[in-house]
Amino acid sequence: MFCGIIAFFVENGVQNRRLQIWKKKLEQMEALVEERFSKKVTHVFAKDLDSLLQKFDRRQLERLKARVLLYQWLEDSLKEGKRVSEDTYVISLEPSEQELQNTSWDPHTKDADGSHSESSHAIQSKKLRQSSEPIKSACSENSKPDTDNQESQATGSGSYHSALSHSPEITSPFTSDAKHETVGNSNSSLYNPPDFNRNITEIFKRLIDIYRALGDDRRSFSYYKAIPVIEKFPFKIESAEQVKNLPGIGKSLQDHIQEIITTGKLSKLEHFENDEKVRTISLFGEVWGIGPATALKLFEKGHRTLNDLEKDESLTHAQRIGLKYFDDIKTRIPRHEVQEMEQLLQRVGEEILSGVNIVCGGSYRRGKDTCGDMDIVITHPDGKSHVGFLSKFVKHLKDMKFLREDLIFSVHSEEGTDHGVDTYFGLCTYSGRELRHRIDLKVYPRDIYAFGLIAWTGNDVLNRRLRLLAESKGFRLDDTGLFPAIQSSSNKRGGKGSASLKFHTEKEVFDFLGFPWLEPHERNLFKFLAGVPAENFCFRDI
Ligand SMILES: Nc1ccn([C@H]2C[C@H](O)[C@@H](COP(=O)(O)OP(=O)(O)OP(=O)(O)O)O2)c(=O)n1
Ligand SMILES: [Mn+2]
Repeated sequence: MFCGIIAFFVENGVQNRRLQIWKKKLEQMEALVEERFSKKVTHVFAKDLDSLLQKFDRRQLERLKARVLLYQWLEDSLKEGKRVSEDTYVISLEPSEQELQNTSWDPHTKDADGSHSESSHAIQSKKLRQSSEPIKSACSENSKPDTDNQESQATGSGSYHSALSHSPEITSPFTSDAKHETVGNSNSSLYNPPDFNRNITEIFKRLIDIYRALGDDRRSFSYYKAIPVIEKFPFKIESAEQVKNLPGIGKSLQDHIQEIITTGKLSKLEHFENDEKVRTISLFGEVWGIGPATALKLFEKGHRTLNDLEKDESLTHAQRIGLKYFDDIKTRIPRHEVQEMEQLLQRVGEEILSGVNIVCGGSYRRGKDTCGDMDIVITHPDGKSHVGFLSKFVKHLKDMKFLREDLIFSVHSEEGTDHGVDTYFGLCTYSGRELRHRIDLKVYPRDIYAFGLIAWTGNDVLNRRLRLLAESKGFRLDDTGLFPAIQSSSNKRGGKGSASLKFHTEKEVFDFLGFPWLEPHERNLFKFLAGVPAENFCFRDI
């Protein structure tokens, strides 16, 4: 029953006799009980948080790879005659995480009702712009609600939350994305699960992408949340029986796992990958501006290739541009080129408006060595001269043939609508070359600039964590500010009567939220811990 468990007992506060009984039982049932704590240990048992903290300090606990459970789990498992789910027995470092239990995935996602304003949409839609349909935004056909799979539905059960939020690997918000890290990050503990079951997780990852492309966020999400659970499983799974009590692994996932173990593959995935409809919709969804609903419509019209799409009259201007420069846009930009383009923008900006502040955010600011696009965040320190800047800037950049094609252009600074944020999305070229790159220009009034900079620097996982943390404290956070969350849905975006709290720097926002400060290059947080664990992340020790 306890096969695979290497246990360590925190003895404080427990009678010796009980300890001996548990030890004997565990050993009888194929577990190992270690006298000394070591890296091999998969499960630490303790009476409660206090006794745990007498043995380990908080830092050690954060780094612990093992699961930390109450002895009660052993008692109950023995009583039931089977390994009961661990989730409700995990010892939390931070009791106040309870606050997060009832939090939804993402307020921005759920009300895809057009009530978002553009700037929020823009940011929500960035990665998902190709896969987020239907397009309901009032502001632009390309500004779409975020249907990122992990944000698409309400939080699952509290027990799931509880299990993952306590998993030692995810207790630190500094958990970084090892696969994408290019800049040394001394502050972060790398997510490094045992990963004995890659045969399963690789297949699940492909299903996530497929379901996302099909717009089936619910299914996509169910694979998404299963991945960290499986990655952390302490040994190679040989039977679905072994995972049936794990959080997030329901009956159908168990069946999949069994099939993968037995046959080495999953017929469902093979079917999808050979299925013309799935392949076509995924392909169309990669075009900038086309999401699952449009992709499906185009498929149903009989289109099968990108060439077919070119002939379709129903494509919007932006979708057409996305199609025309399909390969260009997918080509990542070397960091040094982004740097040169950022400098060019700063030079031109300064000519137009002295003192203007122009920063390339996104993956560039996070230190990546290639970037999918350029996310430019702009403000002016005097708090007023930013008004009207973007139109002049864009014109100038077009005249010099840096900006080539427009996708979205909306100006609010003059009217003061939508928090006075101006937006331009388009395509640009590196000097002397025709290859098109995506570029976003966002101009924020100085008093909300810190929020814009945080949001557009990302990564998306950090943004979600911050939003959730803000929510747990009774606020709503987006790229335009931090608002007391008291409004009805009609007043969601800080409409009349609601003003953002004022912060001058990113650090002040982090501090206010109680999130540990992260330098931009430390903000490459890990994706697959982002789903359930991050959403229900236990903001402890911070
Ligand atoms: N669903 C999303 C998509 C984006 N963003 C934010 C965080 C991102 O870091 C930033 C820029 O989005 P990009 O899609 O440009 O992502 P990156 O710049 O991080 O990566 P890339 O190199 O692919 O551009 O916008 C977000 O919060 N949620
Ligand atoms: Mn980017």
